Amino acid sequence: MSVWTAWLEVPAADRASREQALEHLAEKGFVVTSREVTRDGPWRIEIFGEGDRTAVAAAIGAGWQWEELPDRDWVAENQRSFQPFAVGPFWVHPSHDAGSMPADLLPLRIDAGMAFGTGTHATTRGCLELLATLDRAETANAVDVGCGSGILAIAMAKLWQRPVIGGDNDAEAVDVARENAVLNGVGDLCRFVHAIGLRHDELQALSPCDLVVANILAGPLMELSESFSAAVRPGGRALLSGLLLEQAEDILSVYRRWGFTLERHIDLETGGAIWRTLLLRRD
Ligand SMILES: C[S@@+](CC[C@H](N)C(=O)[O-])C[C@H]1O[C@@H](n2cnc3c(N)ncnc32)[C@H](O)[C@@H]1O
Repeated sequence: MSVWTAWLEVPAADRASREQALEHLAEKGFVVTSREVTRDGPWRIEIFGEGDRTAVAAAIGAGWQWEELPDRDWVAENQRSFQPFAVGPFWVHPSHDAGSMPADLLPLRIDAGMAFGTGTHATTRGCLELLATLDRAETANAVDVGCGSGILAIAMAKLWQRPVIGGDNDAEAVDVARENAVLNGVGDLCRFVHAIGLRHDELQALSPCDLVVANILAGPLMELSESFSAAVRPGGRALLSGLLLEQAEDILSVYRRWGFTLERHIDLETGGAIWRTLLLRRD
């Protein structure tokens, strides 16, 4: 299923109606990935959806006023607003600006282009922080499902100096991830394939693996629970993100049924929404 983002512009509204609009979008299955609030002007939000983009108007409904914005060079704008920052043991920065990296951090040089994953989003940061709690000895083979810019696979390759395979259902993201791996000097450790979930020979060949990482939406995470359970060895782990705080309990109960136990979680905020990242252990 295709995944897309669209920017919506909502006329100036008070905080309560904005919160109501966000709840409405969440109920309709849209994930808000970014927001821009101005004091008096309109409110701009970016939503992340799956499937037929043209159905967005019908799906959102007429309950509140909004308008889909014409495409602008969002990539260039995002890239401009992407400043170097530290997360866990990593220093994440765009290739045009390395910033002042502390000597003890590992650089992740990311040009996300049209792919998701500059690292600034709470879901990606949550994964980077929890990855850093794992040992090299317990992560001999790892898979990154929904690699986007490749940031998580690249982080794993750099952290543990081991081969990692990433997959994405968006062919453009796969190209971006490959370029980023080369930019980071781990082109030989990272492989990226065009795949839905784990449906690819190279991903299947790793099974049973030590770690499956997936920062995707709650819907795909539910659908993939059975295949993740089959792919992860007993004692291995699944690192799941892309969940709003209120979606986490449902995901957890599904994964419990497939033999996973919660080991750790982390809650981080992006644009006013709290995102929960789950580190699960396979029984
Ligand atoms: C939220 S982005 C995460 C990107 C990156 N891993 C990060 O953490 O920043 C989700 C990515 O998953 C991909 N995706 C969504 N559903 C998928 C599926 N069922 N199989 C493979 N990729 C999927 C999307 O194309 C997108 O690139």
